[in-house]
Amino acid sequence: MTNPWAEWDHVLKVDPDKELYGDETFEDVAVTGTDAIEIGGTLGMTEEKMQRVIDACADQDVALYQEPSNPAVVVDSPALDGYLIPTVFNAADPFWIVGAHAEWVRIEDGLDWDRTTTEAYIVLNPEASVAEYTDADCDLTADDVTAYARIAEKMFGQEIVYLEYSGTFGDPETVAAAADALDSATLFYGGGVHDYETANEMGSHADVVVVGDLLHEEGCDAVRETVEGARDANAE
Ligand SMILES: CC(C)=CCC/C(C)=C/CC/C(C)=C/CC/C(C)=C/COP(=O)(O)OP(=O)(O)O
Ligand SMILES: O=P(O)(O)OC[C@@H](O)CO
Ligand SMILES: [Mg+2]
Repeated sequence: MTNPWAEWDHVLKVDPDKELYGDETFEDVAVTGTDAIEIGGTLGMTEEKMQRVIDACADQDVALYQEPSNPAVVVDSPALDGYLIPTVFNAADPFWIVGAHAEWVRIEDGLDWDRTTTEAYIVLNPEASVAEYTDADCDLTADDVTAYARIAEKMFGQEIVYLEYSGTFGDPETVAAAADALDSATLFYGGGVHDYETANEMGSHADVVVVGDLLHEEGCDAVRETVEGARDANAE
């Protein structure tokens, strides 16, 4: 069986700490055409805020994943298709590579391994909360990023490699180089995608384009354009 994300072009990341745009609802969010909704953010996460978004999306016909930023906000819910758990390969503190994970496994009985997958993050925007939170070393060349991507797949067996430029549009050449370095892992790209063109450009290198802030700042029509851009890139 192939992993569902192997078929995805676009993921919409909903931040439970942010409001939807205008009077939009999660019903509107679910019909943007995105392949999956990933619920997560770095700052201001609580189990209650996570639960609220999961409940609002539970009856929608779209794949639903939680992306917890720490073990305390994980929600055990049958509405979720699974858990995408970050591990930050360029974090300075090993807590964000394996420590939080060990803590989670220690406190949680009956973890649902079949629905749990890690995402090998390479955090590349030093200004993003996630970079500060994990003390990531973002001073990386394209060759460094490529090396991390390669070891994530070949040495650590990661199924998802995630180039995270959260809040800013990244370097397409770096994304292209990382894509070339991977054989079987699915490459996620996230950061600053805000229209058809930016989604199309990153989608032509990465397998999956992740869109976050745009949903909260410009709404579902803008997101729909990014879905088209990512889809057309993968159809080409
Ligand atoms: C082991 C468990 C269950 C959790 C630990 C998981 C880890 C290692 C998390 C560290 C990386 C992290 C915080 C990922 C969250 C997803 C993410 C990068 C969201 C985007 O964040 P930003 O855009 O920087 O933050 P804001 O939008 O909140 O400012
Ligand atoms: O919010 P943006 O910049 O779209 O980034 C998307 C995502 O990669 C954040 O984790
Ligand atoms: Mg953000």
